Amino acid sequence: MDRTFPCLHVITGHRPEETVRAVVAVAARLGATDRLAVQVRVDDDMCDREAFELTSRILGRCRPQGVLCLVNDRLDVALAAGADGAHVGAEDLPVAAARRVLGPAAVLGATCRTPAAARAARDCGATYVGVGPAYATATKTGLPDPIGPDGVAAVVRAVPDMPVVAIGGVTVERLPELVGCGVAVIGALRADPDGAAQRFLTALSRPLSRIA
Ligand SMILES: Cc1ncc(COP(=O)(O)OP(=O)(O)O)c(N)n1
Ligand SMILES: Cc1nc(C(=O)O)sc1CCOP(=O)(O)O
Ligand SMILES: [Mg+2]
Repeated sequence: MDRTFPCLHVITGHRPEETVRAVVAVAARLGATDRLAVQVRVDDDMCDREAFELTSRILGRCRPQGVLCLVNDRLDVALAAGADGAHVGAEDLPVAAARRVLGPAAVLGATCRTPAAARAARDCGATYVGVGPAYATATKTGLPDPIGPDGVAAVVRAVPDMPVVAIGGVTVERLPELVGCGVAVIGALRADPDGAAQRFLTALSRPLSRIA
């Protein structure tokens, strides 16, 4: 991948299209579209047709602005829609299999909760790792206890050559604790996507590789 890796990953939840429209517009206004990625994450009960159509519309917002667009879980939808890549976790295809499905050029994210898991994901072909839960979150149930900023930092140290994205309960106020990584957010954008995207992108005003 020859672009600077985005440091703000906006994951769709409530009102996906309105949120993406707002954050992409903010990023364009700030000249920060290379700092933003959008991950399309739909409920398990959304059928593939709907997921494909939603992803295609979101991609139509992202691509003209050069915003990276990834799809959570559903690799077939990512490929069919022409997204930039996908994100997989413990209940999805294994990283090596996902890499085979997506091909060598795609961006592939893998959820990892420990340094060892991050090293294994890197060795199996992940482009970046999503690490969490950094803090307690009400957005997803059934998660293990938060690993905190120290747990995130341990993963950052374990894979110095790959981007790390902290997820789970991340807020703008917590950014100073999260050193050397980007962040993925759902809830923090819910109430005011425009204002929150502005605050995140301003705070994360340096490329990921130079956040230290
Ligand atoms: C950037 C990022 N990190 C972690 C996740 C979580 O993925 P996963 O563990 O597969 O859980 P679901 O999101 O599928 O419920 C993510 N989506 N993005
Ligand atoms: C989808 C997801 N995965 C997590 C993990 O740790 O794997 S935490 C999480 C929810 C992130 O939402 P919010 O920003 O609202 O806390
Ligand atoms: Mg998943």
